[in-house]
Amino acid sequence: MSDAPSPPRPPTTHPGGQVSMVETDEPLRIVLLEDVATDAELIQAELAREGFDFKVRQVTSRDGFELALQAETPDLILTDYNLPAFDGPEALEMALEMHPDVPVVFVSGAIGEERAIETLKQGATDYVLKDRLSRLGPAVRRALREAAERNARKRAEEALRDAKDALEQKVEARTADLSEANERLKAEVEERKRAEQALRARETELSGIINSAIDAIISIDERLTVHRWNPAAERAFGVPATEAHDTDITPLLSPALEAIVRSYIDENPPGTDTRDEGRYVSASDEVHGIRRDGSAFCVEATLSQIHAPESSSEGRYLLILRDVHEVKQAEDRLQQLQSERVYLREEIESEYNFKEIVGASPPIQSIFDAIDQVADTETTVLVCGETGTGKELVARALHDRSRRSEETLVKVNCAALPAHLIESELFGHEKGAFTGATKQRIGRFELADGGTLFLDEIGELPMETQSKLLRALQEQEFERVGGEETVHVDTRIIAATNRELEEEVERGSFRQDLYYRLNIFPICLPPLRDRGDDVQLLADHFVETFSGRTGTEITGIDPGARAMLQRYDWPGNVRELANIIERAVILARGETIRAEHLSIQARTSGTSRFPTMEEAQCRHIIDALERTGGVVGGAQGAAAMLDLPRTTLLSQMDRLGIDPSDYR
Ligand SMILES: Nc1ncnc2c1ncn2[C@@H]1O[C@H](COP(=O)(O)OP(=O)(O)OP(=O)(O)O)[C@@H](O)[C@H]1O
Repeated sequence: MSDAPSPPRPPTTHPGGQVSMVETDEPLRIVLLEDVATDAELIQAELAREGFDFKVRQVTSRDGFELALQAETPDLILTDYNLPAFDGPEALEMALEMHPDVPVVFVSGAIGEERAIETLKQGATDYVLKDRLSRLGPAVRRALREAAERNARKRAEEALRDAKDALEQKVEARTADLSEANERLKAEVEERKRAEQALRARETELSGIINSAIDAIISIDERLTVHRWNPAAERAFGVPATEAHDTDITPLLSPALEAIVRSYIDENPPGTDTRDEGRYVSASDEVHGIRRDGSAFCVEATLSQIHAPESSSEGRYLLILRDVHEVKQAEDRLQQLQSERVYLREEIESEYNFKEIVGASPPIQSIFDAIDQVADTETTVLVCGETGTGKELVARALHDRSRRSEETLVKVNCAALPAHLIESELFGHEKGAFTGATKQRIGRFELADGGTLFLDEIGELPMETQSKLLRALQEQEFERVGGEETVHVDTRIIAATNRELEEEVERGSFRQDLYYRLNIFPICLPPLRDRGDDVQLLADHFVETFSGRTGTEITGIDPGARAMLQRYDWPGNVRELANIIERAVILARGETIRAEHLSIQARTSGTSRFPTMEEAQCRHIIDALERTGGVVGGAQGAAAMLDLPRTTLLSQMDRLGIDPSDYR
């Protein structure tokens, strides 16, 4: 190894090449393996001559070479080829193993071309013959340049590799980030899917509830446009949801209901979060839904605001309608039934309610025939006859024998009500129709719907009501007083009169057209005085009826009394007979009814015989006893009144069968 000061390093650029040979300004560190000192000097001299700035560490043996290479990494290795105990190829192998990037240049004597090629193949950078040292400078320069290039390439490659590694790491990190984000996204998507499924399930459940509701559930906006229309709404209005959606609901609401809905929306405009409790609208005569066919049905309604999400600026309102039409009908029917019940109770409580018409005389037999002919038809029947002849009884018989017998026979006595009330009585009235009409009331016509209406004393009907009655008879429809709704009924009419209607028509107090309409099938009852033995049949019938009712056991009517009954002209007809027998049953007290029990005035029909002296006596004594309250003797007694001795009167009373106690 030579410690001689090194000649200055050559410049980094050289006319022979543009490549920098070393990267620093430090002297070039050269390990020179040369055992011949002169050769070593020559080599260094040549390097110096070539202008290299270098520092040579010269070694001569294998160990020295190894130590030098271990001590530091040189910039260049120059080695001889033929060394004692250590030849060039071995040195090259060691150098390449320890410092593969350091160029190795052989500086040697001639070794033959083949070996020279072999060394180059083995990894040497160049080969310079000692006898041609002038090549050393260029060879070293080239070796250094190539090494520098190699190193630069290597560094570049390393840098590239590092960059690639960094990139790969980055990509890996990014991929990891992405896959993490992807996983998160997947989880979010899953979560959203679950939420959507839950939402769908809830929507399905909600729809199920809304769709299976029996009430019409409708959602509308503030312009009353429909947004939701459930099947119950479809059924109630007869409008399918597809047609109802996005259309105006107002044609389906009665004016009153529409007004209520509008006022609710005005009070709760969209966007105001009033959270009010909604409004309940009870069923009334004005609150209706209107079906597609124009018919109305009563509803009960609730109105509320739907509190939609904040984003929705449109107002939504929920309208729930319950069709109470059937309930209302049931209520009306109930009202009708209650009225019927009251009416029937009145009827039951009425004094006489005989089902049977008693009579066997030819005139009454023809009445029976007429009843049989017309009863089971829908024909209007006009029953005429004097008062008390049994017109109502005939009306009942007609009803009982008709197919309407299960329904009610409703009676109106046209003479019993003042003219201004009769119309309302017949046709009913609406609430507020007149002073005192505080609620709706159905009339007798409606009450008799399905049954029979018996218009007694039809001749008393005021003219203004007659025309309405005519329409009701012809069309079976009318309007309640103060109402617009047309009421349809199925009512059979039986009218009765004790007036000569024909004469009333002539006088102008009864409408002719109504008379003709009523007189389709007249049944005229004969007066009792023309019914012959029916008087006896009826008297027996009433004795049985009243004795049963008063609890007395009347054994019969004696011949005198029968003769008296037969002679009487019965202006009050059967009703009068019933009254007289009722009184006689009380007077006779469990015995036979005798003439004196009959409170018959002396008036008899023109065809009847004149009363005998005995009958006149009997009547006269009874009159006196009635006045004195059954007292016979004394100043106030009947004997004094008749100007007879008391004993005379008593014996006459005994003879005539008069008991004074009957008159106390
Ligand atoms: N043929 C009869 N058999 C049994 N009872 C009869 C008969 N005819 C009438 N009556 C009885 O006589 C009474 C009067 O009859 P009803 O009321 O039917 O007569 P009317 O002709 O309708 O009388 P008015 O014209 O005064 O209304 C009733 O109690 C009825 O039951």
